[in-house]
Amino acid sequence: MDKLVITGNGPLEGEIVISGAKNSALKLMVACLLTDEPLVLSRMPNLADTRFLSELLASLGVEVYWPKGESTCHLNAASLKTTIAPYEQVRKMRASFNVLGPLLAREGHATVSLPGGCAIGARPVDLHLQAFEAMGADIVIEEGYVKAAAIRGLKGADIEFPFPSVGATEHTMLAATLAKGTTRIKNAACEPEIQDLADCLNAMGANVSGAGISTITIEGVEKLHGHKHTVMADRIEAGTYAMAVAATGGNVLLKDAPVEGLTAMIEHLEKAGVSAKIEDGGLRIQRGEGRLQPVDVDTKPHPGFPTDLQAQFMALMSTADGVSTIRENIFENRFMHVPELARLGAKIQIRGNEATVTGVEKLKAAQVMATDLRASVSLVIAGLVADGETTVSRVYHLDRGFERLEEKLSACGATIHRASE
Ligand SMILES: CC(=O)N[C@H]1[C@@H](OP(=O)(O)OP(=O)(O)OC[C@H]2O[C@@H](n3ccc(=O)[nH]c3=O)[C@H](O)[C@@H]2O)O[C@H](CO)[C@@H](O)[C@@H]1O
Ligand SMILES: C=C(OP(=O)(O)O)C(=O)O
Repeated sequence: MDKLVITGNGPLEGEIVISGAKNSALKLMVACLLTDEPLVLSRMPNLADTRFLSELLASLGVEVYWPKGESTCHLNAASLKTTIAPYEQVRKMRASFNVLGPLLAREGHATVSLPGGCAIGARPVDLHLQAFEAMGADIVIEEGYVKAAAIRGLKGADIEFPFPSVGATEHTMLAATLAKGTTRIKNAACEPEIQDLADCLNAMGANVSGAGISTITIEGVEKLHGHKHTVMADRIEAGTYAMAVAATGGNVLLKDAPVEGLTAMIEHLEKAGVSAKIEDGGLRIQRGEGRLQPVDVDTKPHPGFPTDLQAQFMALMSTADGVSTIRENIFENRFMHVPELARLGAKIQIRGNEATVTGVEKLKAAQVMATDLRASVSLVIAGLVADGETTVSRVYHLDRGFERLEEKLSACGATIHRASE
């Protein structure tokens, strides 16, 4: 197992190129199952999650050509070997569950392990399954597997979600492209990754409108075809580096940052006293002398403040000049980073879904442990401003979603390296 060793040593300066978005890439990859022609994805992030999904797709019969380290991935699902995704593969990564809808739409049946909960919450998939049932699928859950069948094909339906779920919106959209008739998703999630998926599906011959607003309409088509698509840049990676610079001080251009998807984060950073300027080709983050101002945060579905940046913002507020309140409204257990930040000297109290952060002047290095993907990077941010040498263990959580993190931060002057535990 790897760990990261970080020495807090002052401002970051330079440029960081933002990679393709994990949360878009994973859904784009499963879209290959909807066609027997090649889907070529460029700006693919080399991550544990995307590599893992490519292995699952290969086990279903997809020809995958994605040489190590390269950012273009060729997927060809001309013929499929099986429509079963076993527990071992879905257990390791929740997004694997997204093969269900495309397999069901194309082959009329699929058996996919339930993904189960994870560190941040129980994360049921009831809304996904209700949508497929509304589209005419018979669904049985047996021995931890979802067995879905739509022998005469899926049919369009009106689906209204009780709250906007990103995964259920994308999954329904994927399956509905090949359904007979019109599907309307009301109270759909509006995250930018949904728009990226819709753009790719439309270029493959689908008929999706309204992605990015709360009602999405999908007119089913007979067949989709191949396409070459560039994965959108990762707004969560960009937001994370923005907070790293805000924490350490300095001046960094986040090249290719998808600024339209970062409005809420930019507003919060500016309130904290950090300059975030949209420039040609990216977002420039600059913080001068003086302490950060405390800012309250409420995580919300897009366009609100993203839950995937909550832990990083908490690390930032740990050294603000005053008290801030952070409310997590999306996942019921997304404060696993709090005891670890406390080991670095942060003063945080939790009551239900609310964390009260009393900023301290200085954090102090310690040995800490990553508990989930975004929690792990919040510890890196805290380590960059702590006095002394911090080690973050269980870095495999971080490797799910951050491409070459040490390299990108080191290039801007951070002292960070990877070592074996
Ligand atoms: C791979 C990916 O894209 N992951 C993102 C996706 O996760 P994911 O798609 O899992 O998140 P959802 O938007 O679906 O989840 C939101 C809330 O709805 C609940 N829920 C969801 C589905 C369902 O059938 N029933 C149900 O109760 C979840 O437990 C959670 O409390 O969106 C989240 C919210 O922006 C992000 O934090 C994740 O990084
Ligand atoms: C929670 C996340 O991912 P996943 O939904 O894949 O667990 C995340 O990207 O922060």
